[in-house]
Parts: sequence; structure tokens; C-alpha cells
Amino acid sequence: MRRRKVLIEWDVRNEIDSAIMERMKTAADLCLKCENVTIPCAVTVCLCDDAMIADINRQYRGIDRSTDVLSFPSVNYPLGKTAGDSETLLRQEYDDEYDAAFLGDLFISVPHLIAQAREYGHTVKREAVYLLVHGICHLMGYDHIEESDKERMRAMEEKILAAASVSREETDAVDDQLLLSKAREAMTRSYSPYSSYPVGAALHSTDGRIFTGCNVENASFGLTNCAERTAVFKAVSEGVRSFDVLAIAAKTKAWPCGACRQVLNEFAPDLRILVTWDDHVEEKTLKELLPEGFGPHSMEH
Ligand SMILES: O=c1ccn([C@H]2C[C@H](O)[C@@H](CO)O2)c(=O)[nH]1
Ligand SMILES: [Zn+2]
Repeated sequence: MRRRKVLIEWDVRNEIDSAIMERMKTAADLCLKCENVTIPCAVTVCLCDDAMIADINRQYRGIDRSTDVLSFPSVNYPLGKTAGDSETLLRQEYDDEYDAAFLGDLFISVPHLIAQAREYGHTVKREAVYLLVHGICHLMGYDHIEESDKERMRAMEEKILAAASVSREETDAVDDQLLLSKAREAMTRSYSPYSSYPVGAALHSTDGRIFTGCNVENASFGLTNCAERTAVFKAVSEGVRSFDVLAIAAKTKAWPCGACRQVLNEFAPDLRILVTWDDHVEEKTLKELLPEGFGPHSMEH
């Protein structure tokens, strides 16, 4: 069987869930399959922020604003042709470095994609797959300037998305193992010279992002900020207020302190909490840790 894989060279400046990146990878392979491209191809995908994509938009297209996805095809398809009917041309684009035909570069703004998913009421995963498919279609020679071209592109996108079957009902499920490893990694950044008790936290937002935090101590002792609150405050100050899972890593089993439970309850009363120490993992809900908690709804009649 002939190989129809897309090699993606990622440049991750803004992180998204690894499960979402896996789905993007699968969708990329389906682009080649649906287009009937039988040789291996390569693309670069840069996951960036709004400022960077606006910068590229201005520099290369003279458009001074942010957008969701930008594509820079490296193949010059003849008029009306796409990758599927340009095998000879693609073979000429063979790149030693990738051991594949190089199709071009894509830039995707992660904050833009998250905002758009929210606006359309579907998952970040679905939006991420859609933007990647749209971008790869451009790299395969599709366009949407003329009405007839637009219809062809739309039809191809629909075909690929159907094959990728990212359902509208799907949720942005979190990868617990990834979250735990992010918490352990955050623990290494702890500033805890007074207690010598480093703590790391990784908070997963319902839109699929991960915010990490560590404990930050102070010579005045009382000003210490716990890892959990560091993570919450980082997220909230970035405009994110909805969370589903928190992972905490420490040397011993460390459920959040009372202050952190209260802060977490403000934004995520239904939070699942995982704690890890050595090779152990335990799970509880915030409701178990803070029964009858006082929260934003407590003051309502
Ligand atoms: O759940 C916890 C418990 C403690 N700490 C920090 C605060 C302090 O720096 C150190 C010892 O209490 O651990 C946390 O970050 N989270
Ligand atoms: Zn705390």
C-alpha cells in the first residue's frame, strides 16, 4: 500500500491539548486521502497568538489585523489544478529534509481559534481540525476568491471533515496523564526556599487550555502564594474562567489548602482534582473537599 501521510513540522508557540494536535494530524492525513494524493507530503504548522498572526498578515499580505489561519503554499499549481491532479509537480517539490513533497507553511492563532469555537458553540477540537483542513486545502491548491472555486473548496473541506468525523457533540476532554505531567513539570519551577516543599499545579480550562502554577514563597512568609492559586490567577488574568480538571504535584499527598479550595470554588465548583506524589495518583472532587462551600450563588435568593 502506498503511503499517504502528511508530515507536520510543528512550531508550538501557544500550547493546545496534545489530544487536539493528534486529531489535527489525523485530519491532515485525510486531506491527502480525500484529494487522492499518493505521495508523502510535508507542511509546517505554527501555533501562535493573535499578535504574531497579525504581524505575518501585515508583513506578507499587507493586511493589518489578526485572523484565524494563514496559508503560504510553496507549490505553484497550474490554473484550475489542485494537488490531486499534479503528481508530477508534487514530485518536483520533493524535499530531502522532510523526505516528502513540501506543500507549504500554515499559521494558526490559538486564541482566535478558541474564541471562534466559543462563538460557533462547538469544541476547540472541531475548530482546530477545521482550520487545519482549510489551511491544507489552500496548500493543495484550493481557493475561495471566485464563487466556483469557493464551492469546490467547500466541497473538499466537507468531504475531509466528514472523514475526520469530529462530531459536533464531542467535548474537549482532558488528557489526565498530560495534565499530571504538566503539574510535575511546574513543580520544578517552585520558589520555596523557606519550606523546601515544592508544589506544581496544572489547571485545564473547558476550552482545552492548560494553565500551570507553582508555589511562590516570600521572606515575609505570609505572602506565599500556593501553586493552585498561581494557576487560577494566571488563567483568570488571561480571560479564562471555566475549568474542569486540576492536577497537583508535590513530594507528599497535597490536597489544596483551605484558601485555594475557596478560590477554586469561585470559578469551578464542579472541578475534578488529581493529586500526584511519587508514583501515586488520587482523585477527588472539589465538592468533596469543600462541602457546602460558599460561592457566587450563595448570595442569590
Ligand atoms: O496545596 C498546597 C499546599 C501547600 N502549598 C505550598 C505553600 C508553601 O509554599 C508550601 C508549604 O506550605 O507549600 C501549595 O502550593 N499548595
Ligand atoms: Zn493553597
